[in-house]
Amino acid sequence: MSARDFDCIVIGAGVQGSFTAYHLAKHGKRALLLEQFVLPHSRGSSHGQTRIIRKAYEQDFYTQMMEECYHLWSQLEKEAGVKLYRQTGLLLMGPEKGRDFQLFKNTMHRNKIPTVTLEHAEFSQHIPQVNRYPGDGAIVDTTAGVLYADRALKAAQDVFRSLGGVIKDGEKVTDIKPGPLVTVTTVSSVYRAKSLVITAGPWANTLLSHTGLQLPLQAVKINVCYWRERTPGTYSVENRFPCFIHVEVDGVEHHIYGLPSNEYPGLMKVCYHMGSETDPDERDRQTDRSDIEIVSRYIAARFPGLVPVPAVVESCMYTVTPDHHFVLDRHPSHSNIVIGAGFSGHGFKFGPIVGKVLGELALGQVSSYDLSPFRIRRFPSHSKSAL
Ligand SMILES: Cc1cc2nc3c(=O)[nH]c(=O)nc-3n(C[C@H](O)[C@H](O)[C@H](O)COP(=O)(O)OP(=O)(O)OC[C@H]3O[C@@H](n4cnc5c(N)ncnc54)[C@H](O)[C@@H]3O)c2cc1C
Ligand SMILES: O=C(O)[C@@H]1CCCCN1
Repeated sequence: MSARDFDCIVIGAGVQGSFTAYHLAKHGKRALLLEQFVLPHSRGSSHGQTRIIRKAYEQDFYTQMMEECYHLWSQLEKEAGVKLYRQTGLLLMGPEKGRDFQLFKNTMHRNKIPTVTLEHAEFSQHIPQVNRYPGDGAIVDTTAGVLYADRALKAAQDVFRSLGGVIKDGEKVTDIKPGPLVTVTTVSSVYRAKSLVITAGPWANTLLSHTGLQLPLQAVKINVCYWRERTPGTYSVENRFPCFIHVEVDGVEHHIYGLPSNEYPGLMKVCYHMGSETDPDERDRQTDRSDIEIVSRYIAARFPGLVPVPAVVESCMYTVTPDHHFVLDRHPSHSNIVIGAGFSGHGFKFGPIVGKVLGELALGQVSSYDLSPFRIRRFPSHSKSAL
């Protein structure tokens, strides 16, 4: 094998590509991970200090995938010798009789996820920092917590390298030629491999255009807002404040969520689970702040201990599918090209499982999970293959 020939090439060193490369290297494969930017970078979807990890979901298939995923996260913690997860619990709030709240609650109960239901009196006793509205239910997924995202990405990449994996950063892929051996051209070189995995985040369709496929993906910019605590520590991990998701908030379409103050002392991250469409190469030209206004009004009404003006605003992107479920599948015309895309703002926690599944597909193995919710063919009118 020449230095430019690999068993598998992975394009995109975000969380999903890094874990795919990690999985392949663990299985003794010679893998190359290509990244357009110099690592680490903050131009995609996987940067930042924290993400929520939880088993609480509306669908059984996500909850069930998280079972093994927690073990894989803890395995990486041991291999890399770093702490990646902190248990805080996740407080789910929303109209008790509403569809979303019921879906979450029923899935948690059906799957026997450890939970604590907070009735009205208990809520004000345990969560005095939040104004609860009449009719709102509250249930805590006690398995949930915070993942240290930047650290996790580095850990997966470090272990991949330590197993002999090759990372080439600052090397943008400019062309893909499908075939029994896939040829991948970058700004500085040409590589070949038996299989290719495309995990390019918001740039997925740009890369897929070289293979004749387009998916219904929408890249959106998220304003990641941090809000100042009037009394530092009120909403902190130390004060046992949990992560939260509020579903069906009055008058807004998407969830509002938050993480306890942690990474920036005295500041709590609270965001809206949607943003405005953006070209990923022009992210900073998308200046819509309507999501910030939604969160600001929410905080003024519900979180009296926060100043309802953002103290820090950072940027990140989601790549959203029409049903908000991931794409984990083989290319419809080229079975040795595998696609992981459309993580719709909730894919980080699944990194180790996504890496495992994409790795299995790239190696021609049967997937450990039922991938029917993630198939490309669920978008019949949108996906087209010209090759
Ligand atoms: C504000 C915010 C909050 C979130 N909160 C949570 C949460 O609490 N919990 C959770 O589980 N998930 C959360 N998510 C979602 C999660 O972070 C994403 O689903 C995940 O990071 C997607 O990873 P990815 O690897 O698909 O994409 P990316 O991280 O974007 O990685 C794709 C990579 O491909 C590279 N690339 C693209 N084109 C090329 C090319 N031509 N050549 C070489 N490289 C290329 C890019 O530069 C990039 O590094 C959140 C996301 C955001 C933005
Ligand atoms: O994946 C998550 O857990 C969060 C939920 C709220 C929106 C952002 N992502």
